[in-house]
Amino acid sequence: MKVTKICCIGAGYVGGPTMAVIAKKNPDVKVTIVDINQARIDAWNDFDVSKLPIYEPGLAEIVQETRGRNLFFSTEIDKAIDESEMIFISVNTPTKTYGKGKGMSADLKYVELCARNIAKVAKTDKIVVEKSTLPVRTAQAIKSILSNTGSNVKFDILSNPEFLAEGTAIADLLNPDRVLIGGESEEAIESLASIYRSWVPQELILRTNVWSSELSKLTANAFLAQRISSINAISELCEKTEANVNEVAKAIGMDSRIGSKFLKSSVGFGGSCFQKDILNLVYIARSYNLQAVADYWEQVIILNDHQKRRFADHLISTLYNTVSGKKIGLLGWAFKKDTNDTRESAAIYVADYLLNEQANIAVFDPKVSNEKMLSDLNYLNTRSEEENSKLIHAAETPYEALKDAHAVAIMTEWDEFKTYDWRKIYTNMKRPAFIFDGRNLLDKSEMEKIGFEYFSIGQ
Ligand SMILES: NC(=O)c1ccc[n+]([C@@H]2O[C@H](COP(=O)([O-])OP(=O)(O)OC[C@H]3O[C@@H](n4cnc5c(N)ncnc54)[C@H](O)[C@@H]3O)[C@@H](O)[C@H]2O)c1
Ligand SMILES: O=c1ccn([C@@H]2O[C@H](COP(=O)(O)OP(=O)(O)O[C@H]3O[C@H](CO)[C@@H](O)[C@H](O)[C@H]3O)[C@@H](O)[C@H]2O)c(=O)[nH]1
Repeated sequence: MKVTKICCIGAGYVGGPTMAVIAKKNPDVKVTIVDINQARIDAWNDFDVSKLPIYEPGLAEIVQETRGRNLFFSTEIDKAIDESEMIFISVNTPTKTYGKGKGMSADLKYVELCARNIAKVAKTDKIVVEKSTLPVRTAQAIKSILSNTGSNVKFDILSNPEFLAEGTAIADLLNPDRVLIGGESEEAIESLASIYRSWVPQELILRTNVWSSELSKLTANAFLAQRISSINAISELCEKTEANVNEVAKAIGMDSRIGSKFLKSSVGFGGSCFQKDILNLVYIARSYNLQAVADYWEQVIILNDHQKRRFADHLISTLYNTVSGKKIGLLGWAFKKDTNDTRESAAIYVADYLLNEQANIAVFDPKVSNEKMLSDLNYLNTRSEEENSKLIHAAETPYEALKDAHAVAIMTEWDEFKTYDWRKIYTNMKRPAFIFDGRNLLDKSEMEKIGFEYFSIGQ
């Protein structure tokens, strides 16, 4: 079937960029992104594209080109479902915060609501595409909801997980390593494949069964996160043995069987996906009574929590075992550079540990607001909102954040941090002036020449 109208439910980090690229590459297909969040849709429709709700390099240009031509943002969900032949579900699937599976399994209530909405509205046959990351066998639940409507509408369900990384979303979408489509109906699979074929070479479009596709997404994230936890485990050993983690990573990465990517030691991985998806994998393994499998993958998370904790502990012990009343400057709050997303960012947890020790924290991040930082901390529920807002604030400039600070902690690898006037920063800090570089971003010898006491990860 030739698809002419697509609807995507969920105008978030995945739905927005993914559909913008589909619209750009398929000018003859009408793409409508819908969401229940009116403010988010208004921001996507803002005339000034610098105000889009998501910051991704290259995104604003594509939205500018396609919006109003064949890309539309709306809260009229039923209308968009009704008129489309293909519906992507791209809503959030966070870790459950209540009931059975609390803290482990994915909360599928938003996905179920979408399925019920589609079932209610659809009058013509639809291809329903799972774009959200879902536990293996979720398609069965969606199918059950859709096939019990009593109508004669035929629904084909496909799994088409998204592998983009934030900060490089547009580049990843334009040049994907592969596109994965899992499904039963060959016709439905080919309808979706033809959308991607507008720019993705045929040999990179992989067809599998639905369950392999669903499980491949969780597995890909588990493998990627495992590499970071593996190199972070080695970083601690490096610090005890005078080995250098950058040198070790380079040496092993040159082995073509290992490969050089994703071996950057850090204060710990963050982001909305890795932890959530591994916890989900662990939960699924436990639900099948596969204890050894579950314990194996859980260790990736345990090590990541350890890495964040030991970074904060090292800072506190170096500052003579107390940070109480001391100003600590944090550079970066986003979970990685080139994004305004802060979900599960290591900075949130490190700040929380330091606040427990009564530090005063000033943060500078080029893309994150004071309100966002406070809401991230308040969400942890460690102390009252009043206390948080007294103890931490976002500074307008890095120089303000670091003035009179006892220490700098680098939490995000923003390129601009390297270009700052570190001599000026040093002059305005308390002595001794410490740098704790959670991203191994700065040049150790240069910083030491200026006068800093410089610590990085795994060196
Ligand atoms: N963020 C990433 O980099 C990334 C990458 C690959 C896959 N994923 C997966 O994609 C999915 C979406 O992630 P995201 O980061 O875009 O989430 P997000 O929170 O940025 O966006 C989800 C959107 O869905 C909307 N929504 C929720 N329920 C709805 C409903 N019933 N009807 C209409 N709209 C509804 C929300 O208002 C929100 O705007 C998740 O399953 C995630 O695991 C995310
Ligand atoms: O060598 C590395 C690589 C990454 N990170 C950190 O790991 C986290 C995640 O980074 P990244 O994977 O680049 O960003 P995400 O946007 O979270 O993307 C991941 O999660 C997405 C959501 O499922 C997937 O689609 C992507 O393929 C997968 O890379 C960030 O805190 C990074 O700073 C490191 O510490 N060291």
